[in-house]
Amino acid sequence: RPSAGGSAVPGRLSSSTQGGKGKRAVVQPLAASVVTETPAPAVAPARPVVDAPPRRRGGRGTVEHAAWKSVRQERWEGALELEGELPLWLDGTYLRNGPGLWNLGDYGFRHLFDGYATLVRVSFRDGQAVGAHRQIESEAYKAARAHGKVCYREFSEVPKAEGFLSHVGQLATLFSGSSLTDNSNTGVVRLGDGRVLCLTETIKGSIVVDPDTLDTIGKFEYTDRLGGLIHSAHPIVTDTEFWTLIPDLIRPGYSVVRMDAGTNERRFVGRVDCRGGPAPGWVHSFPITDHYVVVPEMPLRYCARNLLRAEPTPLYKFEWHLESGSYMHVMCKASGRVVATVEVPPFVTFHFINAYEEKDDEGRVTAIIADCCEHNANTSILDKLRLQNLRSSTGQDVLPDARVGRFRIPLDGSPFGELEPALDPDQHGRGMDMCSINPAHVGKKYRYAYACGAHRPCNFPNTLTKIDLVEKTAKNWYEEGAVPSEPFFVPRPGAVEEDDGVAISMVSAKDGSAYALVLDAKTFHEIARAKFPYAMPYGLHCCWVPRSTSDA
Ligand SMILES: CC(=O)/C=C/C=C(C)/C=C/C1=C(C)CCCC1(C)C
Ligand SMILES: CC(/C=C/C=O)=C\C=C\C=O
Ligand SMILES: [Fe+2]
Repeated sequence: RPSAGGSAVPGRLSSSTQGGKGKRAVVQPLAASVVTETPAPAVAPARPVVDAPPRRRGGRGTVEHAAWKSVRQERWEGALELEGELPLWLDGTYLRNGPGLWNLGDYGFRHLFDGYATLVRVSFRDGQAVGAHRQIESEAYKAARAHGKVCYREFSEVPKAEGFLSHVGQLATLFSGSSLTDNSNTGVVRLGDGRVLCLTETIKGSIVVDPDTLDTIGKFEYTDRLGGLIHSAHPIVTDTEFWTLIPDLIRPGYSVVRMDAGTNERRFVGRVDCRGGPAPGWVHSFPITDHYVVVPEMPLRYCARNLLRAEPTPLYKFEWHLESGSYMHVMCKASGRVVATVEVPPFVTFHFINAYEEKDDEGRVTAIIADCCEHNANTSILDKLRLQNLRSSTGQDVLPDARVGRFRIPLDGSPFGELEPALDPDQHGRGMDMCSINPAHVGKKYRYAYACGAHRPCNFPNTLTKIDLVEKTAKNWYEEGAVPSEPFFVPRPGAVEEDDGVAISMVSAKDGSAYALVLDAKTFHEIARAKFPYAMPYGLHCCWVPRSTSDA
């Protein structure tokens, strides 16, 4: 457990990414911190790839931001220096997952989504904060550490063939799934039974971790026979259940499955057949309502051929099939029947925000409203998230426009649905991604969403924004040069109002420092920041483990 006030052991950098001009690089933690020793890596120490403070590169005045540099050590734990005052009710653990290690020796990965998973923890109690981070010990990460090279297929990185995989061999390993990564670098969820699960898009990359020690406990074994190799990175998790989608690349469609809390057994609920295209649309996430599961079918579709390629294609494992159409399907949770399929305007989204049922005066459901962070049907965001682009374009206004896309899916048999911006995108600088809402409103009518927006010029979402979907306005938090991660909403225990709580975001600052920022969700003003004594790279998704459940 975190031990504030412990001895000041210098934080040794122990991963392969460290080193530096013959000297061992050292992070100076705060006096009241403890560094957990990590066994030395098997890979040889290499050229430094991480430097602090930020370095000028290429003589063009660009600065490599700490957000895009690999995490400096495999694990750390210690008390965090506070600025401001934390609410005393904030009692529990904030966890954030993300791809924080993009180097093996001096080999640098290509894409933001390739990095090995780095789990960050900030535990709040009695107005104090203790921080930690640790690499998730997936098979992919351990093999990379042991062999000094990529051994499994990541988002864009693939193992170099070096003669050991023939094309036939690759096909065999692909369809058995054995060459796919289990690098669970995307999400972290607390299941209804209290287990904490890290996730990515490969099913084998479901890994159980200990929220206190950040230990990798082991693979989450699904005990059913549903199979599948990939699923949505964002299951919908409540106290009682877990919903996810399993795309079928052979017979284009999706299985909708549900798992009861306390079990490892997914049950098949129903199937959605794709309406267009040679393969299902990418389903990084999807929304549900009280009675329905919404299955998006976007023109950015998986591509089995690209899955096999050794070199990345412009859209990685995906292909853009505008001609195939875009659809939204609605499945009844109780019967598994598809009750609506509508064609909608083309769209590109990673993240659905929420969905709810629209009712008439008699209480009959007439339509489903589904909101997402929509990239104006433009796939260029995937290329913008290449590390080289992120590192070289700081300060340039190259972030493609995005908006809150609101779908209206009529349930009266009409063949078409609508897609419109839910508010003027200028309210949030035309940047929009990495969203959260009050968990009590999942699947229900809601008013507020928290997300990252843009203060232009920028090459990446650089604000935290609170969207009011009723007033159609946004409140924005911005600090020059900061790269904030998803503002994660944590409700105040006993709260009645939807925005009574805080939004927590880990911020990688311009000066190479990092801090957990706590905003009052109502006013969106800063309440406090808890500072890490070292740089922390950008990360993706979060969860909250309340104290009562995290304490043994
Ligand atoms: C971090 C993030 O948002 C998305 C990560 C997506 C990943 C890691 C996807 C990985 C995949 C493979 C390793 C092979 C199969 C295809 C695909 C799901 C793209
Ligand atoms: C970080 C991101 C998009 C940013 C653009 O606005 C998407 C991340 C997706 C995975 O979880
Ligand atoms: Fe995501």
